[in-house]
Amino acid sequence: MKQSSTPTDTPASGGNSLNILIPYLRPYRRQMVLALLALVITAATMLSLGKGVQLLIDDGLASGSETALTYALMVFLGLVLLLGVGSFCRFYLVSWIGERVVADLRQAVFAHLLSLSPSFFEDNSPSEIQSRITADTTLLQSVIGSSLSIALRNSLMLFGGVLFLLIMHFKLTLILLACVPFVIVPVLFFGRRVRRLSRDSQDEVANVGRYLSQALRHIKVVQAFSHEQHDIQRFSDTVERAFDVSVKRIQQRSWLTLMVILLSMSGIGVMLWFGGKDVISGAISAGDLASFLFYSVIVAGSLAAISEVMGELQRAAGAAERIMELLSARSAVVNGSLPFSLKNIQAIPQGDALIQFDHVEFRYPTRPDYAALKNLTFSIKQGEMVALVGPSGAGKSTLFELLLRFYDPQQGQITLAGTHIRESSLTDLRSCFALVPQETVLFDQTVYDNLGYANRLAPHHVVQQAAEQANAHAFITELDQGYETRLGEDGVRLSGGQRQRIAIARAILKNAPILLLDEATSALDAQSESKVQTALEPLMKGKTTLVIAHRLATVLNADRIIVMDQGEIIAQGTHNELLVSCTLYKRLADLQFRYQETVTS
Ligand SMILES: Nc1ncnc2c1ncn2[C@@H]1O[C@H](COP(=O)(O)OP(=O)(O)OP(=O)(O)O)[C@@H](O)[C@H]1O
Repeated sequence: MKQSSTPTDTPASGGNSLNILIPYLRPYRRQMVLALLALVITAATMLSLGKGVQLLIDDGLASGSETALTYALMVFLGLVLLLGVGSFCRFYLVSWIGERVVADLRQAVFAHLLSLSPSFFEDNSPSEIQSRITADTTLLQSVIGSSLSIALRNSLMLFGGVLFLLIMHFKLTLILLACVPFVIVPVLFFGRRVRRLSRDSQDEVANVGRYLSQALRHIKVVQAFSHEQHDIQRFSDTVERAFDVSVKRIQQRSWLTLMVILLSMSGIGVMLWFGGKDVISGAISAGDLASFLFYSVIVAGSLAAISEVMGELQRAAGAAERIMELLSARSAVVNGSLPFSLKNIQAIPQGDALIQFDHVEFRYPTRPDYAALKNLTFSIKQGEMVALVGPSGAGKSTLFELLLRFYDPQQGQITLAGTHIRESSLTDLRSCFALVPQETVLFDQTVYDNLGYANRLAPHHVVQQAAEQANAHAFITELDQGYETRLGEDGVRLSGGQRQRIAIARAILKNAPILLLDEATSALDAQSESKVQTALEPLMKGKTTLVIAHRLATVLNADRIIVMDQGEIIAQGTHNELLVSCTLYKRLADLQFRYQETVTS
């Protein structure tokens, strides 16, 4: 993930550990204690089973007494039952804790991400963040939900197993322990290679996924340019690369399996040879040797399990670190502490300055060398309707972004009803504005849900009224399920003009005192535009409106027009005044008229 260049919005690094999980585990102390108890019981029972085997052979079989055999079997079955019930509890509790902690973590990360300013997401790609929230937390879940408990259980068994072995037969144990490095070294060697290659292969699989989702999301572009064959070829290349890496991983893994089987079984063979000699000479019983073998297998198994999950734990520590970076990222826009209410706005008399820009200079964090707004000073009066015009890239939309505090200017200040917007609470500030953005954003939810975005408490009939005012009701009722129709990802089931009318209905529903319209009617045909315009007019009455407009209908209605170019205000006035005083405006107006004439003729 690319790191932000600004000190804020920058994820903290370091802290290579799973410590991040501690606060999330703390609320589930009771479950953890129970899980630990189950874990100790199962490990101890497993270890006792070896003694059960010895009992079964020496007391049951060798003694020739049927009662002793039955008794030995009962003890064995008792231990098996305890092991079964203990394992059930351990598995349930440990998996539950894993799932619970990850659910809490995902919610915490999402809530935190929503509090970060947009500049964070310009520096850190949302698809990368998405993979952190899904893949990394899934890895953590598997670690908490199994690997940790496997590591702990096997450590207990390893420790207990070696202890039993030493007590039972010192010499045989030394032979066994001498074999351990021969198994561990190749396991570590090949294990490390396998781990590196697994990471490479995960990256390749991620590339496959990225390519796939891009091609499918933009299927119309792919087909319109008859790009299918080229894309199929490129996709095949990506898939083949992923396959090649996987084959390398599989080769290493196969070698690892071969080595482990050969070495561990040879070790056990050697031990059996020595042990067999002792049984023949009568130094130990057959039961002793059998239970010794049992513990050897347990020790070997535990070692193998621990070495396997160590890799998982390392990967999980990496995942935890990446999630911690997200959680520790600080927003570049700091929430102010001053409460701000609509009353503050209403208290400003008509005609007095409501919004004031004072020597504002702003550079986007990703383009620190380029001033998107330069030394901007102007005010907007209560109830005024101001149109912002200017060529593309002049800084009109940026002005809205500063008002909504998606970014803070590097110099100068902005006040709303006499309060510095940096000092007021973000939620309070944003509740004063209703925005119709340049590109309408719709979610894959129902029409009701999409409209209700502006006001979650609005009853259905109020939502419908807003849609009617925005000239959207008619097309909504023609949809399959009317207001209950799902709009598809990014609202793909609607035309551009329809999407814009939904956006306008949202703004109407929000009923905020200040309207920010960013080329609100640009995607509408002439008939719809005039209907929306008629709907907007009563809405704008008594409200302060800032409208970025390329269309003359809007500009002509404005109380004042501000002409911007290259981040600066170059002229202000009415349409007629500007036609005379501002060459840029005259040129823009001429172009529009000529365009309109062409369209209408
Ligand atoms: N998120 C961003 N990061 C970096 N630069 C940006 C960003 N958004 C806009 N800019 C740049 O800031 C300048 C002003 O952009 P802005 O969107 O405010 O222009 P505009 O007047 O609204 O243009 P248009 O009429 O085409 O929408 C442009 O040069 C643009 O490239």
